[in-house]
Amino acid sequence: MYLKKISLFNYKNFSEANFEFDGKIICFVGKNGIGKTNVLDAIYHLSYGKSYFNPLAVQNIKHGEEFFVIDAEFIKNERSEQLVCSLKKGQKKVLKRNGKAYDKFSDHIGFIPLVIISPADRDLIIEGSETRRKFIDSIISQLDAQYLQQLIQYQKVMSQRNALLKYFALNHVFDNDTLSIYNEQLDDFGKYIFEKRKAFIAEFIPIFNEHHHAITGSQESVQLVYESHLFEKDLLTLLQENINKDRALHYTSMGIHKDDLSFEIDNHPIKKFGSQGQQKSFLIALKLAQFEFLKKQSGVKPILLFDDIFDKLDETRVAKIVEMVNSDTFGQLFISDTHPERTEAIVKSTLQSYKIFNL
Ligand SMILES: Nc1ncnc2c1ncn2[C@@H]1O[C@H](COP(=O)(O)OP(=O)(O)OP(=O)(O)O)[C@@H](O)[C@H]1O
Repeated sequence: MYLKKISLFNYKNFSEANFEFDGKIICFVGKNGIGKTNVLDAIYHLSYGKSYFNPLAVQNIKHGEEFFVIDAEFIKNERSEQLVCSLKKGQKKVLKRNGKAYDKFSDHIGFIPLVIISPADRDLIIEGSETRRKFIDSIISQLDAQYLQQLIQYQKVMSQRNALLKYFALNHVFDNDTLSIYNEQLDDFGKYIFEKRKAFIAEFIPIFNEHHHAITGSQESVQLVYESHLFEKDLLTLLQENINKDRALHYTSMGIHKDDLSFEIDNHPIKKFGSQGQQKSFLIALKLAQFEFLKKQSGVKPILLFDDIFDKLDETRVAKIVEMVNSDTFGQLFISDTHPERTEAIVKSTLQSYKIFNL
């Protein structure tokens, strides 16, 4: 699978830009702020139906304009697939595949497997647990449409339960029977999600360890630990046991919406105890493991986006990446970098076909 061409209209800093790709490695080079990352983000947009960097869709429309359009042609299983993502101010975003709009964006997830490695990944370490849950969920959802549906249902029921708790508090009433209906539904969806996350982490950890060791070549011991209330008790029991707390908070305090993935180095949080270099290596290993996992499960080599990663890597690690490109591990690879000479030297050393766009 590969991206053959892409056109951007009013997408971030681009009024109009057209790119046609050949070769295995495509590089965007140029000065800071020229739009290299924005092109990668447009590609990301077509895979995930949203920006990697701007959660507010409207912020992706070029300042002063009314709409954006991203129009691209992918080749998948030797078939041409046209994907168009567009947004007009005040309207809903539209994603079309071969002229037909998706009713639900979630139906598209997984159609274009893609992994991005970017300096923004640092959020995975420094931000709250929601960022790490999203990381897990986005990987599982790429392979398992039912998982995403269950997750959406869980969130919907939880919002309803929270609204009910608020209603009870405001009106000084309580109805355990109605609450129990929500508890049972949350228990059903929650159990499914917990089992899927548990199975995923068990499979993901050895892949992550292998990549971490390969990149760092060191004896550093790193751990990924899945944390969930559901390891202690089933969700129905937890919801019943915590009812007084939830009534006071007007909020569901127990469940898989509180799960976390803790990142550790020598059994201590990497956020506090990892050096900058150790944190970077950890994140790159995590993303390469995501790539490997998706490839293994889907049988397709995901598109890989390297946003500005060479600045963060020493020579040994760059050499390791080059080795991976040469070993045919990767499919199509997009690179953004500020140093044209460095980029050219790296891609030349891979002995793969490449194209460099000077923005
Ligand atoms: N909605 C928008 N409208 C217009 N310009 C935007 C919009 N969103 C972002 N930009 C501009 O896009 C530019 C950033 O582009 P991008 O992050 O792609 O740069 P880059 O080439 O990757 O830079 P660097 O080398 O610094 O990472 C900034 O100048 C920013 O102001």
